[in-house]
Amino acid sequence: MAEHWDVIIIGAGTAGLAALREVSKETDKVLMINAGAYGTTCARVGCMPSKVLIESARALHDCNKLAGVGIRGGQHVAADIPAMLQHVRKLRDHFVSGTLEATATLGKRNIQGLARLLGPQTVEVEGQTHHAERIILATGSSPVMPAPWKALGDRVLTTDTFFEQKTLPERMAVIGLGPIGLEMAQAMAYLGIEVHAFDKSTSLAGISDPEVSKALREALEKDFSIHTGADVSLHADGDGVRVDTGAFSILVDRVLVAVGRKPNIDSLNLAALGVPLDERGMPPFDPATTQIGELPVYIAGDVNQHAPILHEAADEGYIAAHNAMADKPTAFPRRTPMGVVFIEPGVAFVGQRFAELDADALIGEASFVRQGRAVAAQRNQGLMRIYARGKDAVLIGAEMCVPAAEHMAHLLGLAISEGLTVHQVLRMPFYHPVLEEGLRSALRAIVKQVPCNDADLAKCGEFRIQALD
Ligand SMILES: Cc1cc2nc3c(=O)[nH]c(=O)nc-3n(C[C@H](O)[C@H](O)[C@H](O)COP(=O)(O)OP(=O)(O)OC[C@H]3O[C@@H](n4cnc5c(N)ncnc54)[C@H](O)[C@@H]3O)c2cc1C
Ligand SMILES: NC(=O)c1ccc[n+]([C@@H]2O[C@H](COP(=O)([O-])OP(=O)(O)OC[C@H]3O[C@@H](n4cnc5c(N)ncnc54)[C@H](O)[C@@H]3O)[C@@H](O)[C@H]2O)c1
Repeated sequence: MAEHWDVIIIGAGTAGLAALREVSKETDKVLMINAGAYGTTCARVGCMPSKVLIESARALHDCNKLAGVGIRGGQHVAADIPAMLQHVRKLRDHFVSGTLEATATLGKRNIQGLARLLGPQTVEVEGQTHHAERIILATGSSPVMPAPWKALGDRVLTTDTFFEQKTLPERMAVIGLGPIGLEMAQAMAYLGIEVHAFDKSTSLAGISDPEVSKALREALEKDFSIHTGADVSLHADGDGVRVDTGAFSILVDRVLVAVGRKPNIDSLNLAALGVPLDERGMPPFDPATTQIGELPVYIAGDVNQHAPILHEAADEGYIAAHNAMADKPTAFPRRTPMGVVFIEPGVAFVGQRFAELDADALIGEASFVRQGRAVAAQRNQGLMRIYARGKDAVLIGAEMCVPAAEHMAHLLGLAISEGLTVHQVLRMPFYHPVLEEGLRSALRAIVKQVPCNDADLAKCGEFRIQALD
């Protein structure tokens, strides 16, 4: 006999928990099904443990700057890597425990097991069939491991296994230089590990603006070696792994594979939905509603691959739950796209990407190599490029690799979301000396390309003197 529910949520990650919070406001007849460990990808193996490691590694790296400002003793500070990894796991456990509270009181309405669809309103788990008015799929994603590399066993790590390591070896390779690969490569290099980083494409961190990409590569090559633009192969060699790409070959102790993540759909049996699946096995869905076709089924978070980052997963859980409880689905306008990569200089993009710009778009850029506050903080590297619409100078996007990129991106994200022109943004106060004066320089470079009223402070120019801009 099938059990009957109003809503079944498959996956207790960020999207699933956001959906649970919303659905629970309307009904108790909600069933959560989660395979494997609870605690969410973000808290267990993703955003949070990676950021703890990055913060610790950065604290150590900053000691290298001490001698330059007249503080002695920095050279005696060293990483105790086993202790640092323990610290990561301690904070990780703390973050995970917070997420567990969300499902703690569900009792029998929470089943641990692999869900398999039998139809658009029927799910099988642990041999039991469940029927629901609506189903929310929120099964997340998993690291990709190319088949030939699996034979290397524990010599190849992913972020699912990295944070469980008791220590780290002297030489590491990182394959894949998207956000995950770059964050981990720089953190390990800051800990004193010899890092060699590889990507088969030439792009870094998904940046599409070639000028920003060039500036980032220049900055990162101070920390670790970078090899891009050719296929990478791995072979066991003694106790380690030989990495080959083009004419370059290096022996390392271990490899972190960060070549992307794939949606967790293999065990879901999406064919049972009865809609055509694409070549990746994905059903069609509307990002504004999260609904799959006309079915009573919604797909939210990393599993739909629309915008695989945390705040978008949370939004999609909310949208899916709202629509699962409604008679008619609502189309939600989505937020301005934003991405941040937590390295130094920080990488960020917001709004339209360089690769998406029309030919008449205006571009303003600012280098942070001579930016006053960045020089004072010994963080003077990187480039910001801001994009505005050709016809009216409305801000439309930016790509950057600069200090405090995460904050710059939020400021620009607000301006873009509100449809502000470059002139309007330049009318706000910029205090001195702040890193945001670099952002102002990039905006001023756009204003110079369009007519501006003399009585407009947006027209106020630069000194071109390091101490004053
Ligand atoms: C190393 C790393 C760093 C990251 N850093 C950031 C960052 O700094 N900022 C940011 O915004 N994003 C970051 N992300 C991305 C972010 O973590 C994800 O976008 C987010 O966690 C996705 O949440 P989700 O709910 O879609 O999936 P998840 O949290 O993965 O939840 C999916 C759940 O579904 C379960 N499941 C899978 N299949 C089934 C099934 N058949 N039946 C039942 N249950 C199933 C899984 O076990 C899991 O519990 C990072 C990711 C990684 C890996
Ligand atoms: N700070 C953040 O916001 C943050 C941090 C980490 C992850 N994330 C999220 O996680 C997702 C996954 O990140 P990711 O970095 O794993 O994936 P990604 O898809 O962004 O990057 C993977 C990289 O691996 C390369 N690659 C693929 N196959 C390869 C191969 N066989 N050999 C060499 N290189 C190869 C690709 O060219 C690409 O540059 C991102 O899309 C992002 O949304 C976000």
